[in-house]
Amino acid sequence: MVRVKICGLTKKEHIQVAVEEQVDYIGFVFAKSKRQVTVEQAKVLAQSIPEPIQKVGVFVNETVENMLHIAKEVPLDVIQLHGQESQQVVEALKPYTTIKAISVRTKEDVQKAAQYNVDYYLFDAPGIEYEGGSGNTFDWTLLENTKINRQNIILAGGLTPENVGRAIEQVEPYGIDVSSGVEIDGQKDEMRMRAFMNQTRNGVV
Ligand SMILES: O=C(O)c1ccccc1NCC(=O)[C@H](O)[C@H](O)COP(=O)(O)O
Repeated sequence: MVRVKICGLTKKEHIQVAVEEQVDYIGFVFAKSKRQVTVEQAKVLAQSIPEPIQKVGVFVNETVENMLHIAKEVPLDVIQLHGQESQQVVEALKPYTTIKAISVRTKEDVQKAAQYNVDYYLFDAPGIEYEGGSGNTFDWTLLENTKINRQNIILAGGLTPENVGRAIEQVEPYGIDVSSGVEIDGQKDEMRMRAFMNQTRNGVV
């Protein structure tokens, strides 16, 4: 079964929906974003996330020291690098599970993923105002014939309850990631979160 990450959660009531829907990963954005949370906010929200749901911290070009500090404080299980971080940074974050986001415009962008040795590669549409969470899709056919193992691919970028079934069928990723697609007017929406999960798990909107 495809794993699901819902990203950019900022409110307890939406964490509750994600928990009820048995998502696999909940993402907190610590980078500059309209979904940014403070360490203190994330710490409180994290208390209502039971195992085995994994807590993911999303960072953009943050120092290793800060990331490790925040990961310990919240606490986080996974660190997602959403900027122009190097493989050296990835190495310094072990033993945390790591996700490297790759912005995809061209086939060459997809090939760039091979320079990283990470747990998961999150292929995303390029950011607009911020580095991620644009709500735009990219051309999924660019992932065809990639050497990256499907079991290490997380698909992101403009996924919605309406298109996620097609995305899973076409890309066959390990996981999918959503933020804007389960929002209305910039806020997470319970019905869209539940519809996304239904579509993902049962093919029902
Ligand atoms: O979501 C943000 O606002 C964000 C800001 C800066 C860096 C990363 C960010 N999000 C990371 C994610 O994993 C998003 O879920 C991913 O980019 C997909 O977003 P969307 O297209 O809105 O579903």
